[in-house]
Amino acid sequence: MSGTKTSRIPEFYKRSIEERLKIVADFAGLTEDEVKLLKNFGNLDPKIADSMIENVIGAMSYPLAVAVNFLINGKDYLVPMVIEEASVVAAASNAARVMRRNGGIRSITTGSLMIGQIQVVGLSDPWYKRMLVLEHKDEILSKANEVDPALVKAGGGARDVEARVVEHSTGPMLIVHLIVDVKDAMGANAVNTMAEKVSPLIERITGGRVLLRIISNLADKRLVRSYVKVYKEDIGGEEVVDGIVSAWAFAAADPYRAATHNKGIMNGVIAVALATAQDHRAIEAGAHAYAARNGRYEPLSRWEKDSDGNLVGSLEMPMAVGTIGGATKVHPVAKVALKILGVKSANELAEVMGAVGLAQNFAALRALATEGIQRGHMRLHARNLAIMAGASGDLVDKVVEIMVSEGKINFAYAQELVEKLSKEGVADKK
Ligand SMILES: CC(C)(COP(=O)([O-])OP(=O)([O-])OC[C@H]1O[C@@H](n2cnc3c(N)ncnc32)[C@H](O)[C@@H]1OP(=O)([O-])[O-])[C@@H](O)C(=O)NCCC(=O)NCCSC(=O)C[C@@](C)(O)CC(=O)[O-]
Ligand SMILES: NC(=O)C1=CN([C@@H]2O[C@H](COP(=O)(O)OP(=O)(O)OC[C@H]3O[C@@H](n4cnc5c(N)ncnc54)[C@H](OP(=O)(O)O)[C@@H]3O)[C@@H](O)[C@H]2O)C=CC1
Repeated sequence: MSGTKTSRIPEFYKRSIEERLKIVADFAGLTEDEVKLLKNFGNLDPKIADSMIENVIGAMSYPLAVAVNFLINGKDYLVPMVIEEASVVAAASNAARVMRRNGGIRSITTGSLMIGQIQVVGLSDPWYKRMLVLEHKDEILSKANEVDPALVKAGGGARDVEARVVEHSTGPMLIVHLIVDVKDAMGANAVNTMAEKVSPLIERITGGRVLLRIISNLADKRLVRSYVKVYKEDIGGEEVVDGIVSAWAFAAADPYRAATHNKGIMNGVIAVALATAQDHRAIEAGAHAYAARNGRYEPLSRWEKDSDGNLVGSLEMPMAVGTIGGATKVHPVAKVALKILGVKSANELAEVMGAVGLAQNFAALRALATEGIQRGHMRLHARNLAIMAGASGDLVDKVVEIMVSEGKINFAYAQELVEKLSKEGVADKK
């Protein structure tokens, strides 16, 4: 295959990891060292990797950290976080530190209901057929619950049927929602299987044609609500409280700001999702769809000043996570991360993730409303730059110290310092 530049590779998936890697190495001109790097699967058994997704050629490690100081619903947590961005874990830990009073952050969930969508088309009378579907609710639920005895045994299962008529230029659609309690699973596979199972019955009831049968990631029946009081004296006084409330108001008024405000929340949420091998794309999709539920994109959290001048914050968002099923029980590090967290259910995991998102949001807004994000962020980013410039051991701290003290935090200066200090013999010792 060497020298060919076609990406058309029939039955690539049927080859071994070794063979696939050789094809890629030839295609991309990888060096021996680069190939060796990809051969290192780290703490993920190649066989497990090869069973998780298709066309596997290697594995990619990310830093796994723990955020400290979290007290949620009166329980202490060390929170595993996987992320590539400096300062996020420090920010979460710092925020959690000031949120420990009065039992810490409160977090509740609305349960574990997920929505399966069944799209019915070809109807001249969708509103009348909607009535027929609702009339046959019990039959539909019973059919749905035939497919997943383990979920039903675990106390879950199809719970309700909803139906809406959606008008579109291509013609009206009758959208049936199967509401399923998925308990400790994220629920996608379970819900999708049930939606497919009941579709022939829905066609018989309506005389229409079923097209899509799929979970909705706008999991607005599976919300986490996290809220906290932060005392003004713990964060620099009422002026800082006002600054944070004003920063929130900016996001509430402007979708351009709301997008970054919510990105700050997702810094925390997704870092925990990655550490516990959740479907983070589903979580992101649900979060941003929920942020737009009122017709314009809004912040997922709210910050206010209470009657004593303290800061009170609240977050409400979908949190479709699982402690059973998916990769949570397959990826060995995700299993350890769940053990570190010590959560007993998907609902408790959602409570933690909501709390971390709220704390992360607070940390960012407080920095933005006071010294600016760069002081804290760049000080930690300076370490990355020093290491990228080739520093190690004590040289890293020396380079960081000089860059921060001079306020010159950039890669070129890091390189200059590494070269200069190395010549001066600053120890490179570990
Ligand atoms: C970075 C800090 C925490 C420093 O803040 P500081 O006040 O200089 O920290 P400190 O030295 O006083 O330490 C206070 C606590 O912070 C933690 N902490 C302190 N240093 C470390 C460290 N090296 N490693 C781990 N944890 C650290 C640690 O918990 C420590 O407690 P202690 O251990 O002393 O009992 C603060 O400046 C901060 O929170 N900044 C905000 C940074 C941030 O939000 N980063 C997120 C990425 S920016 C982003 O993408 C989101 C954004 C901003 O765009 C969202 C938006 O726009 O809304
Ligand atoms: N977001 C999306 O649109 C889609 C996502 N996916 C992916 O599918 C992944 C996992 O799907 P998911 O359905 O959560 O997982 P799984 O299908 O892997 O596991 C859930 C199954 O575990 C069994 N189970 C046993 N005990 C319990 C319990 N206490 N609570 C819940 N279930 C229990 C159930 O029955 P049984 O053992 O009989 O199966 C249940 O169906 C998602 O993380 C996602 O990555 C897939 C399709 C679409």
